[in-house]
Amino acid sequence: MKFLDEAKVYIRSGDGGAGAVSFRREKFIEFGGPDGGDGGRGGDVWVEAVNGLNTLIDFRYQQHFKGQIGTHGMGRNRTGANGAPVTLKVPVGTQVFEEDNETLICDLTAEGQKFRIAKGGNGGFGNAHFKSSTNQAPDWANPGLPGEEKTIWLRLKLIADAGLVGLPNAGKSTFLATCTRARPKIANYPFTTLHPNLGVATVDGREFVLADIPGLIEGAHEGVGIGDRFLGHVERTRVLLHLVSAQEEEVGKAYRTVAHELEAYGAGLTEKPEIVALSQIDVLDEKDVKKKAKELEKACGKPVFLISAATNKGMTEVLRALRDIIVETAPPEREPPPPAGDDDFSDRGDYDDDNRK
Ligand SMILES: Nc1nc2c(ncn2[C@@H]2O[C@H](COP(=O)(O)OP(=O)(O)OP(=O)(O)O)[C@@H](O)[C@H]2O)c(=O)[nH]1
Ligand SMILES: [Mg+2]
Repeated sequence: MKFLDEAKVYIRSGDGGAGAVSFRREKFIEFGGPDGGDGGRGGDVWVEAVNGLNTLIDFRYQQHFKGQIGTHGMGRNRTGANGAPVTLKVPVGTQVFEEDNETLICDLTAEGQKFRIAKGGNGGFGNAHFKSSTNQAPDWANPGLPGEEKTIWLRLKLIADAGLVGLPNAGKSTFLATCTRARPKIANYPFTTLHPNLGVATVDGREFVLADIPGLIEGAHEGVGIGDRFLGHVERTRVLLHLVSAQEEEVGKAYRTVAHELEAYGAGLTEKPEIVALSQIDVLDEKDVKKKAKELEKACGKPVFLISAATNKGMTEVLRALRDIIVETAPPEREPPPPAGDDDFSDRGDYDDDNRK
């Protein structure tokens, strides 16, 4: 799968059609009044969050999105047709920014959420609008208003319940592969994982989404290794699972290196609940596992889980601990949306309902 979490896109909403200048012409009616119709509205540009996407890769190939222009008004009071809107379909978790890549326009965090990012130009009034009592024939009409054009940035921050962090080779992808149906690449060299992977874990009948991201190394916040650019994908999780491999010589140091990078990244990552696990314990005998566990507990200041994805040891316990935190920190159930009519978008967040058709 190709992955892209940032894309620059040019959008333009449709221009409104011009109003028409026209006069009624009929046999035996000498001075027919003005009957120029209005121009149609230009098409809007929308973004919509849809399920089944977890990358912005499509926007590498198509970067221009234009709403259709409204057609001009015509004689005999005929109004021009509205231009068709265009909708950018993006993965859930996509944020839209202005050209500066800093000013947030909208944040689409739920499936079906829609937001209008450029409004089509209004159509101009035809001269039929300018009838006056003075009987003076209006020989003018309004031009349509231009659409808006701008460059925007799409930035994806995947939405998962738990995020896996650790040094390269800690066993993050193996963990994901063992408890979910995801099949990330696993190998015995650093930076096997080059982009985030998501999987759904089930424990005691309850599901939650787990995100595996590339490994972090010292200096990641300065761009060393793959850097910290994928940490955005664990920003929205409720809990982090920090894996430290039992194969590390100094597990305390391994823990601190990653903790330091999380801190340097900011965005509240260090305030998130964190579960620490010593992974790959099947490679050591019991005595050495105990010794390393102690060392790790000293470094992180809390009890650590002992796991092996290879032998499935301790896996259920860790999943339960993650689930407990996810349940505890879950926002209260939202009220069910009111029964929606055809054009009732009140349950879709930022819908601007003056979108006249
Ligand atoms: N013996 C043993 N080996 C493991 C276990 N978990 C992972 N490994 C091995 O450790 C190596 C690294 O595993 P990955 O899951 O790719 O590690 P990662 O943390 O995803 O690494 P990056 O993607 O590079 O950050 C692979 O060779 C795995 O087979 C385990 O529980 N026991
Ligand atoms: Mg990996």
